[in-house]
Amino acid sequence: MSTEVVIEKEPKSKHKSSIKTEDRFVYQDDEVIDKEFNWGQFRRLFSYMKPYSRQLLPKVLGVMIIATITKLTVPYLTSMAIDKAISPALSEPSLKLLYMITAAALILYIIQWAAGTYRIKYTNIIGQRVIYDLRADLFKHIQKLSFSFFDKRPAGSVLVRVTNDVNSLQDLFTNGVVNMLIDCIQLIGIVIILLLINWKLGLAVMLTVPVMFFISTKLRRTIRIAWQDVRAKNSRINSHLNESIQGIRVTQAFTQEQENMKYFDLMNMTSKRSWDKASAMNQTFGPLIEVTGGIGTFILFWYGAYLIQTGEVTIGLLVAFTNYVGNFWDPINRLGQMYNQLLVAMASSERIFEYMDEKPKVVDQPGAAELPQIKGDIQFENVVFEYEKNRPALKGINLQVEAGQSIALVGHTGSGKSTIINLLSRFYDITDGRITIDGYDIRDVTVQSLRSQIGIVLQDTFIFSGTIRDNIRFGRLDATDEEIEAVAKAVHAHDFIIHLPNGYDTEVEERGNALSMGQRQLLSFARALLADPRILILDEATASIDTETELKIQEALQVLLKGRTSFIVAHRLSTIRNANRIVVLDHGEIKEEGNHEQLLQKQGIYYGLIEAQFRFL
Ligand SMILES: Nc1ncnc2c1ncn2[C@@H]1O[C@H](COP(=O)(O)OP(=O)(O)OP(=O)(O)O)[C@@H](O)[C@H]1O
Repeated sequence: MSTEVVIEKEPKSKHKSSIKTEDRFVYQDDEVIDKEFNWGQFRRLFSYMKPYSRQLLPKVLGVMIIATITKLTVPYLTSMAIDKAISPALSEPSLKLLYMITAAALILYIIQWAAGTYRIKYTNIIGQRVIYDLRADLFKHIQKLSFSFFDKRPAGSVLVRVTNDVNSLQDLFTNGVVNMLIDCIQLIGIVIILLLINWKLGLAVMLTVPVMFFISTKLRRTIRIAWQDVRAKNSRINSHLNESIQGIRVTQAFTQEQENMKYFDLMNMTSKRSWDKASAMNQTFGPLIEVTGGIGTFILFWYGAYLIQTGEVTIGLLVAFTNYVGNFWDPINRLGQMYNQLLVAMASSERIFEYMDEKPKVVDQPGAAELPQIKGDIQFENVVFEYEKNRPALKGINLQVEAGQSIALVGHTGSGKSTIINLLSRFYDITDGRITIDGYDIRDVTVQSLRSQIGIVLQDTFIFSGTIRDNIRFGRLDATDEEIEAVAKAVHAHDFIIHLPNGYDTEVEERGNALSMGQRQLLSFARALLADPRILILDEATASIDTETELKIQEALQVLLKGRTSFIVAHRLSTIRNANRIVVLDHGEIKEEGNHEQLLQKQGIYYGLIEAQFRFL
């Protein structure tokens, strides 16, 4: 369907190209989505945990609370050991108490280890399931989106969202969320304990915390934007990679590898720089916490020593205090990192939800009926269509086709042939006018019931990875092996299939590169015949094939078209002549209609087209 641009090699210019490498490729999709951190989106992202919150979250929370309590008890035991068992101030040190405390600490460590193991197990389960659900939802949604969505986005950047963006959330769900909860619980626990031990010392140590939060919120926005930029640059690389690999043959034929490499290098370097910048900003968090921690520790020793002198705290309590404070900076530091992780996740989820919120342009109307089994009468009534506003691709098409007729659409490139067949299958909805099938306006019936009765064979026959049999079965999934062989025989594909190494079970590579153009065509005919649609749309391949295959294809085509209403974007004279009616399009309008002889006699556009074909022979 897509227009294959005929590129003619021009003699190499003596002058250097005036196009700069960086201006050669333009990838549109990579707009940085810059929205404020938003709780709605945050809640939406975390709603993915909901299905597991009843079953798994209580378990995770349980083990987390056990781990935190055991962790926070150990410093208290240490202070007991110092003050009650071994302090020089005691009249009689108690070794028995020391052993008991040591044994208790050991048991607490074992419990902490077991709780840690279970926590990792449960968090991994939650993380994996959430990512699975998110990816499935996104893919399901993308599959429903209309052609117009894919027209505007390079395949590579769509891939990035389903793979990289979803993956980048994985860490958040497996470790991030739970660590954040653990850290919060631990922080609250420590604050309570510090205030209980000695509220003055506790408050003095915590003086530095608001300062740190103030600075970290200032950094927040810049960091988020920097990570979004990284993602946008990566998406651009992916788009270019995708295009480069798909177009590798053209690149090599025109020896443009060096030039492509230069462009790739440029993008790679830009992406690296952008990553360096974001990561440098990230790194400012850690040292910031350390400096704040250092100041806090200084206050602790300075003020603690004073309080020991005044007798308000014991040495044991100060040791415990030091331990707690040591455990205090760690979670704050991790929360800082977690915050960054959350910002990165926000950028990814914004991009994911942007796709999820994209509404398919072609949808069933409320109360749309099922299109009943059709005969295949088709009518275009004054059909106008614009891909882009005010640039009509079709300007008032009127066409009546009776069931069983075959229509050949011919015309210059860009005249609107593919557009007509795109509209019939409702890949786009028309801008004005009406298309009916057996009297039903195609916008009033469900898309599923419409498309299931229309078979489509595209010029670029898409062969999926899998066996030959699977590829034919794509036409109707419940077809038996016998039915598959029968259709393959009917379209003359059987002969070449049985000569493949494993016959129908031969694995074909993705896109069927190992098959010839003609073989791919025959396979796609078999696929369409298996589906047995009342209406058939065929975008005939433009590439010339050898006369024998051409004959086979023509015979196969007769089998395929028999008894069906068909629209053929026709390029071969033989196909055109076999059609019941020829419709000649020009700049989005029907200019001539009739059979081959009638149109030749007219000596108009059709005559010109045919004459041009012969001139090339
Ligand atoms: N996805 C699209 N977005 C915007 N404009 C489009 C799109 N597809 C086609 N057009 C424009 O619509 C017009 C008709 O295109 P169409 O593909 O129907 O031509 P065609 O007759 O099938 O050409 P060809 O024989 O080269 O395939 C052209 O001007 C084309 O540039």
